[in-house]
Amino acid sequence: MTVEFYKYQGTGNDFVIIDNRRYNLSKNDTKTIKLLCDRRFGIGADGLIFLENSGIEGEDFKMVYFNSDGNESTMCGNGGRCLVSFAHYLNIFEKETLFSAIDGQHEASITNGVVSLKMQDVSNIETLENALYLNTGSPHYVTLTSDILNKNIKVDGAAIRYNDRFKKEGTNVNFVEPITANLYRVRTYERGVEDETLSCGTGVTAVAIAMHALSKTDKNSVDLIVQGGSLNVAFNTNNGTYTNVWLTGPAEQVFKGEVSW
Ligand SMILES: N[C@H](CCC[C@H](N)C(=O)O)C(=O)O
Repeated sequence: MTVEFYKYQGTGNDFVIIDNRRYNLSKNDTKTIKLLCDRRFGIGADGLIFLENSGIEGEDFKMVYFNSDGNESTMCGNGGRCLVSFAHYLNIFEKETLFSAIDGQHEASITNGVVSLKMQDVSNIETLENALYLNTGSPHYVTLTSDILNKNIKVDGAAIRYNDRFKKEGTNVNFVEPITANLYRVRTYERGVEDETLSCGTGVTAVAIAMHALSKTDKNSVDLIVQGGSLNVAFNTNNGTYTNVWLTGPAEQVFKGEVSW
């Protein structure tokens, strides 16, 4: 089979994107999806995304997300932003769009290559020893650290991701170092990639909300520096519930090609 693919990146979190309305590829072909994401034997990416027809009135498309391990996973914030950019490239919409993903409906808009993606509301924030645990469409463990650029994220992140609490379902692990009240540096170990990624959209969303929940900031708009660039997270908050949560940053088409298997 020969399939046209597009390679996108959002602050260094990179994805193979396929317009699956044309191919109807199976979501269960884990082996093929893993191979396409392999950085030596395939195209190489942190994840792979199908653009599909939504079938729901008012929605322009549907997002199906796979981690590079080949398994379908929960919401990907940077992947969602890249998919919005791809849908705009295909002229599916002009400025604003509405699509569905595994965690529900998402509004989004694009201006000059910068995509703003509305994330799900967040209400259950669990306090753990030295961390907060919350779900922004994917599960995130958020812990404050210092000297973040000298940490071994793969080792330290895996130790948490595979501990007794998280080893079954997994979790993403975010290390955060405050710079100012509304500027934080973040490094993330991603479940399903099982390594550090250069950026994690649902991760920085979790960090921004966690910093507010810990009263590290009283701002409703927070900038986050990641290894692959920087992102903004803005939100409303009322009594521990976070709504109108928006993740904003660049999304870029790197190349397109054809792949056969
Ligand atoms: N690895 C995550 C999904 C992708 C999250 C990340 N790429 C993002 O931008 O949100 C998980 O399995 O929970």
